[in-house]
Amino acid sequence: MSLPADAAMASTRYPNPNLSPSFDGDDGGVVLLGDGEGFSFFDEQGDGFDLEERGALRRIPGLTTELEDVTEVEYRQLRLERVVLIGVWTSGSLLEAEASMTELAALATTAGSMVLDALVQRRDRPDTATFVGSGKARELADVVASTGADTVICDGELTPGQLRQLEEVVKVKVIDRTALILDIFAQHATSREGKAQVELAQLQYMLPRLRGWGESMSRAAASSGGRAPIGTRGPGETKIETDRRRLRTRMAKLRRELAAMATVRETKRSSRRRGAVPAVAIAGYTNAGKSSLLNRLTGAGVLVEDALFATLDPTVRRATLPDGRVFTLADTVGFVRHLPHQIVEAFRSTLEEVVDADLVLHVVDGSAPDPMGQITAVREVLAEIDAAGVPELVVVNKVDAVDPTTLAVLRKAVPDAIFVSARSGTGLAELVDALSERIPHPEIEMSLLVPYTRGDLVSRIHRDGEVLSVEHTGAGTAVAARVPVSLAAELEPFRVAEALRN
Ligand SMILES: Nc1nc2c(ncn2[C@@H]2O[C@H](COP(=O)(O)OP(=O)(O)OP(=O)(O)O)[C@@H](O)[C@H]2O)c(=O)[nH]1
Ligand SMILES: [Mg+2]
Repeated sequence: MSLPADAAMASTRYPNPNLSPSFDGDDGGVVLLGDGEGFSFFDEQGDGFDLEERGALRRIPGLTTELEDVTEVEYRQLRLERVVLIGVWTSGSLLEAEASMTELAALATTAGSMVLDALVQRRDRPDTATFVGSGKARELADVVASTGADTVICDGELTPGQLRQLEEVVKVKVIDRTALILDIFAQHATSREGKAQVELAQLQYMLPRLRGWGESMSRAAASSGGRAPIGTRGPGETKIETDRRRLRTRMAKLRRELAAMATVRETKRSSRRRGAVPAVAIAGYTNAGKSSLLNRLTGAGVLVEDALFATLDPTVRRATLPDGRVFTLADTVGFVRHLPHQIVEAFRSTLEEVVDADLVLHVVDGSAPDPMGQITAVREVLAEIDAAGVPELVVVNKVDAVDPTTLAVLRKAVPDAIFVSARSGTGLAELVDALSERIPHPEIEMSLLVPYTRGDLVSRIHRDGEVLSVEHTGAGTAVAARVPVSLAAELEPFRVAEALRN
């Protein structure tokens, strides 16, 4: 129990500078595999539970990792954790409770685990000691023993004490949802900034868990008249202090590094902004189809050229509207319900792409079990990063996989949304129209006569502005265009009277 990693006892992959986690800078988010297939563990939600029902620990069928073939079984048994999921259903509808457990299963699978069983207990609130009630904890221990699981994953954020006490009962490692999500982020991080952000988030998660241990010792000290009891004096306590200090030192270093990276990012962004190219940020729940949509839009020919903008972050692509206007389209990290606060905090600088955008393309998976819940969850994160004020265009994706009834409900619930399928291409034309309407126009309209020696300027007008008419005359190229302010200054010498245009 002396190393920080041991004390945290939460995640299998700890932030270790030598074993750096990775984050996929390209789309980065968490891939959810759950298809929301219905499973039923309660007939109805609400007050009608008899005592037995309340106390029952229900198995959720269908929530186990599907294996393709025997080789995969062998492979997984060698490398992966075998997990049992446990949830406490305190409030909300059955649909929400189901969605939450299905999502936890998908998260666990994404993290590389094999889900052996999933159980939910209906309770007013989680047990302060063992998350589920003590009797249920023992039942859980039986399930763990009979399935041969090596890890229990709880659907929620547990206190350090709850983790420890539940671990004592079930005799295997217990982790919570936050640790699981941090673990997935750690596996996906590849860029230097992504890795640093995840590591900082993991350390933030670990720190109070170290303190939790220290606190119980302080309480023990208080009850023994202010003097530390036997076994907690001397080197033991010093060790915790050392661990904490090491964590804090590492965190401070990461913060400094991240601040420096944020400055570079900010410089890039402001140079982009100086060019007055409108910025659109794609945001949305994980697995909603954000990256698919980006690919569709930037690879669609009609709308764009698939040119990677070398000076931009790789996640930002340049796209062109049918009228020739250029904008940037940025993919962002996926959101998830109860996205750990540490992650939001650590990814703040990356998420600033959204804060600075002219428009947020909020992608929703229409085929998910609870699309409206996803919209709410995403908007909560947007508010947390101060992006609530950025104009939003809701795009309901995967309409190819949504049944007509649900689709009708969604259309009513989000009347301003555009309904698309990044897979089949349905609705993309409407989306392009909506983008054309919502993306700000370059500010200044000019009539110009540009000498043939300044073909570079004509190219830039095409690139950054919106060309209204072009004519090749004896004296040069006559162009009428709407251009950004920055370019207007340079074009000023070639400005001519309106009449020349016609
Ligand atoms: N049926 C259907 N599936 C889709 C559609 N668009 C995307 N998908 C699938 O949804 C899954 C997730 O797509 P991504 O584009 O990776 O989603 P994302 O939002 O970028 O996900 P993260 O970056 O992990 O948060 C993939 O398996 C896609 O093939 C669609 O229009 N219809
Ligand atoms: Mg993605």
